[in-house]
Amino acid sequence: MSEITSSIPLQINPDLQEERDKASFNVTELTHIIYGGIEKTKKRKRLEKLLFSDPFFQEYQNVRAFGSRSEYYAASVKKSTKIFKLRRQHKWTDEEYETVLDICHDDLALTLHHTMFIPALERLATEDQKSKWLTLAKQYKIIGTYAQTELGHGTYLQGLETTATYDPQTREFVMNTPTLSAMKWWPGSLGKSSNHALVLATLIISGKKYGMHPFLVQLRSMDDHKVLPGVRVGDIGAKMGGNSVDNGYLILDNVRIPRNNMLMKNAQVSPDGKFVTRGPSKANYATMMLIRVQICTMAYQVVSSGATIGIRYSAVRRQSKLDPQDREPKILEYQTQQYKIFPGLAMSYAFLFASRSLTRKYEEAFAEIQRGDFKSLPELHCLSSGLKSFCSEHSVRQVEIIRQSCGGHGYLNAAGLGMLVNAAAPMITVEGENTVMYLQLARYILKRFAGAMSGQQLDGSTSYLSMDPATYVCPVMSETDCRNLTALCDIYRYRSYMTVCRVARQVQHDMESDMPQHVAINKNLVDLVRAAKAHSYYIVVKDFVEGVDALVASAPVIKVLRTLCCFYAAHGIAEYSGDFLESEAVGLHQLKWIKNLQVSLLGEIRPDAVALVDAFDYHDITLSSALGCYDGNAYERLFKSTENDPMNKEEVHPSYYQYLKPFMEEMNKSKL
Ligand SMILES: CC/C=C\C/C=C\C/C=C\C/C=C\CCC(=O)SCCNC(=O)CCNC(=O)[C@H](O)C(C)(C)COP(=O)(O)OP(=O)(O)OC[C@H]1O[C@@H](n2cnc3c(N)ncnc32)[C@H](O)[C@@H]1OP(=O)(O)O
Ligand SMILES: Cc1cc2nc3c(=O)[nH]c(=O)nc-3n(C[C@H](O)[C@H](O)[C@H](O)COP(=O)(O)OP(=O)(O)OC[C@H]3O[C@@H](n4cnc5c(N)ncnc54)[C@H](O)[C@@H]3O)c2cc1C
Repeated sequence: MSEITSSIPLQINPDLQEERDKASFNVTELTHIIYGGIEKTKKRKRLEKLLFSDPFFQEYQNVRAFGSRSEYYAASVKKSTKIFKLRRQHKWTDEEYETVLDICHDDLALTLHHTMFIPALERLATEDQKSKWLTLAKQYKIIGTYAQTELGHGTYLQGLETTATYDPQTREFVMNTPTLSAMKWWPGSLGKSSNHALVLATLIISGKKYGMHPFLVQLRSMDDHKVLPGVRVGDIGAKMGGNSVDNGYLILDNVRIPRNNMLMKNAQVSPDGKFVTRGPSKANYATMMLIRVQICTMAYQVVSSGATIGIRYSAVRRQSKLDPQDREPKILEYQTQQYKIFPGLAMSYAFLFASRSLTRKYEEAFAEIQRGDFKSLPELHCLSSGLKSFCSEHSVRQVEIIRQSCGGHGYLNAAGLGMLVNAAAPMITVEGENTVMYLQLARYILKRFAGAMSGQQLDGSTSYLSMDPATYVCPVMSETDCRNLTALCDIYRYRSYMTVCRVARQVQHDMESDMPQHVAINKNLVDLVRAAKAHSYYIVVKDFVEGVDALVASAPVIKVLRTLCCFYAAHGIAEYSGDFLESEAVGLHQLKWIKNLQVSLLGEIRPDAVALVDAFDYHDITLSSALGCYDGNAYERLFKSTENDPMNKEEVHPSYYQYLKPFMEEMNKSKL
């Protein structure tokens, strides 16, 4: 009888334990830094324990892996409702609730209710409307979604075709989907879950259009969830990932809603049909900005989860030979393996600091906006647009590299990496497609650059555009200088300055050659995006450097984070060396030194790699990966995962009797 079993050993895989034993710093100290202090870490642990002591959360993993789409959706509705109930029962604060969503990695069917519907009511409704609708939403007495995107238009909001026509006789809005391309298409939780939707539609009064405004529309009966007259709603179909969510379509046919169902914080329609606005015209875009900021944090979670799986697995997987006399090494010993995974590790910490800084700026600006002061809005819009695009683009790309670095096993669902990549991929598209968002940033940068050229004193993230480029000398004079974080940051800043300057001059030149502005812009779009990316890279490196500099921590923690920060910056220069050389931010000598440093830093990070991902402190259920489990028993867990596979339920699959058996019989009888 074979001794091979799928039982999971009680002890930690010795290969992983060996890594933990040799860490140069205290992992718990770093975990507290990541979560914002001892109390917050403890609270998180308490919430984790509460959630995962319920066997449902373990069973959910199986449905996710092996269930049909409909079963997965149903389990996810159950998960959402369980969490909603727990929130009420334990009177969680908003912060505690957010922590729970982070622990669950947010694949909830009803996700849009809390990610967008409630924040939109908070931002777009008047106080009176909030006391009615927001209260109902927070008590889960209504479930809603944010229905903006249409089949024909997602990006170009001015092109939205859904109409809300005011009828002063009845004091109602008449909601209509006039064409196929006007139907709402994509909103999460719309297809089957929501009974209400915040529908973004073009307001029409007496035949005149007044732009996009939010309208609260009831879609389904509160008694039996049946679709109301005039409403057609359904699921848009299976997606590459995120299939627990019922992204939906919506057609409205002369659906009448009371006047008060237009959310009127930023603009009002009086009973007799007079239109009045308050605040800037883009005030109704406020919810999108919030989610853009949150996507940066999601990108951190995605890449740090991927790095955890990749590094733990690479520490327990042994393959081939390095020293012919020795046993097979851990694949983490190979420099090429480190080169695939450590950029994701460094990026995790870079995005942690960058998203923290962006969130702080957002909260400060939001408080000002609440007081009616909108001066930071343009800066915040552009910063959040750029960082949303940068963090999503880089994290998704890096996790796919990590998936590949896990060889064949990385391709299994049980590895958790494929699902992670597919679930994270829409971050690139949602809340403003990345190219379009980079271009919003580029437009702002060009204006600021023009301001600087005309002698304006700039502040905020673009203040460096008033620098005098003639004073720049590459601050790296020797190999040792390459470890100077401020010097590396200066290199990024100058690269960004030159990239912006070049495209600004080109656009100006094209316009002076009598090219219409839109033609000149389109002729330079690729370089405009390049400038926005260079600026975003600079901001992320700067936030990382400043974040580490400001840390109050033990010397070993500071040392390891400085090493990671240096690697992050050096890796970016090496990877985009063409841009850095072209802008003359570095010369060939400096580039060679920085590339050498990048490679030697791999070896410096190597002994702490496992400890650096342990510090993220992800629960095994959150990671949902046989390869990335804390105990490192990857093979046992892979084998165990096959037990739940419905394909293994019967010894002989029904298809044998249906197809294979008759086919084999026929083949065996055949004379050929
Ligand atoms: C662990 C978890 C893992 C994975 C998770 C993965 C994925 C998450 C999944 C789901 C996420 C959940 C939900 C997604 C929900 C959605 O997607 S909702 C739909 C979002 N839609 C969009 O974002 C649309 C994007 N388009 C726009 O925002 C606008 O159309 C535009 C900004 C591109 C252009 O707007 P226009 O009105 O046409 O304006 P313009 O003429 O270009 O610019 C005019 C000026 O307005 C300024 N401006 C634009 N936007 C804003 C803003 N938000 N705030 C402030 N100012 C703004 C712009 O800068 C211009 O200023 P000027 O001074 O230059 O005139
Ligand atoms: C998983 C998922 C969930 C979603 N959830 C919601 C939701 O809850 N609610 C909701 O309302 N919407 C939702 N959306 C829709 C999402 O917001 C849109 O898909 C997104 O805003 C992009 O718009 P689009 O699909 O029209 O892309 P398009 O604009 O058609 O983009 C296609 C291509 O055209 C390019 N392009 C477009 N305009 C320009 C331009 N001006 N300059 C240069 N290039 C341009 C883009 O760069 C891109 O390469 C969701 C989408 C997904 C995938």
